Amino acid sequence: MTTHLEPATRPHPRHFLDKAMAFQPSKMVLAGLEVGLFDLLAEAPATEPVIRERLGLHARGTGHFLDALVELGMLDRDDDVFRNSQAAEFFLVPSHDEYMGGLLHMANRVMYPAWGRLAEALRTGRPQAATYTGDAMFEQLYESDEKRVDFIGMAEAASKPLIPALIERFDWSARTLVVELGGCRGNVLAQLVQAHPHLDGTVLDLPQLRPAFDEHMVTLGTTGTVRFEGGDFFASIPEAEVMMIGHSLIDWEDAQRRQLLANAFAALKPGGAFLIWDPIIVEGEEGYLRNLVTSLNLQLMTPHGTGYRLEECVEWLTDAGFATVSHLSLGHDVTLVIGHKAA
Ligand SMILES: C[S@@+](CC[C@H](N)C(=O)[O-])C[C@H]1O[C@@H](n2cnc3c(N)ncnc32)[C@H](O)[C@@H]1O
Repeated sequence: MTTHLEPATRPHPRHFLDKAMAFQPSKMVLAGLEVGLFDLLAEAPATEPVIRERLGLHARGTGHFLDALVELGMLDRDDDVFRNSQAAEFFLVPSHDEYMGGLLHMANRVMYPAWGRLAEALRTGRPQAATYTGDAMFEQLYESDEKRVDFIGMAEAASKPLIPALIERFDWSARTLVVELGGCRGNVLAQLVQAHPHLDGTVLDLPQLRPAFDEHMVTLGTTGTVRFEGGDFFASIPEAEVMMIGHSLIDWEDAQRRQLLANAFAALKPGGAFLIWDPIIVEGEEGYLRNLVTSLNLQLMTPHGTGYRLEECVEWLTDAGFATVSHLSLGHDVTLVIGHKAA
């Protein structure tokens, strides 16, 4: 069928293909990371023959690969010398504070192959990542030192930019007892307690994370100011005035989320607040598509996880007994939802 449209309103094949073939530029950046290109150029700018020789690359593709990375904004070129662009120096070189290589190496090794099986996931509802093969995702992750370190790095890369907003956008002044559910090795809570020293903080997480927690508190200089309780948040939660859970409800399915919220409500003191932060799907917001994509990524990567919509979260909190629910943006496509328990 041919539809006749004015040229100005006709869909542009180039714009269409940029989206439909977006895996190609993505894989060029990830392959650059995999072969060590950005590390090499962080040492010193280099010509194509030097890059080839130092990285053990073949002459057939390297020249066009480097020129394409210039066009993608990852490299700059002066005559025949390539150097990292400012974006590459920021995000792809390990010595920089903004380094995203932890996430991107994982994207290359685990997410990229799993996304290749998206159609299979859509047909079966089953995860497609080779990382976890059973239902007990975290137990399996923590069996291997390498996977545990990778996972913690990825979790902290995602939560780190939110910490200033968490410190500022909730009124902590009238609260003391704070428990973070699934607080990992305490990176968020320790910085919250550093900013608001009157807070008494406890991380509840799986017992396997205790050594990582103890070590991290030494690094941050917060030993003794934040406690660690090894346990299962589906079984028992310690009493608190404020409870928070971040980048965690997305790991579970609805029945598990409801169970967790019921446990939290029971353990929260009257007048207490329950804080949830996640890449919640909010129609009309700038991050709407990105959070839908994140939801699909969770479905590929985890046995139970999916994104969820703001209205669903409000319903779970209301059904759990919270008197009112409010929300605000923490930036970075993340929404903070607050359930207020009646006094
Ligand atoms: C995605 S991480 C979030 C880490 C942290 N909130 C952050 O953003 O940096 C999810 C955390 O939930 C913890 N977790 C998973 N199942 C748990 C359970 N049943 N009880 C307690 N913690 C659990 C994991 O060990 C992990 O640290």
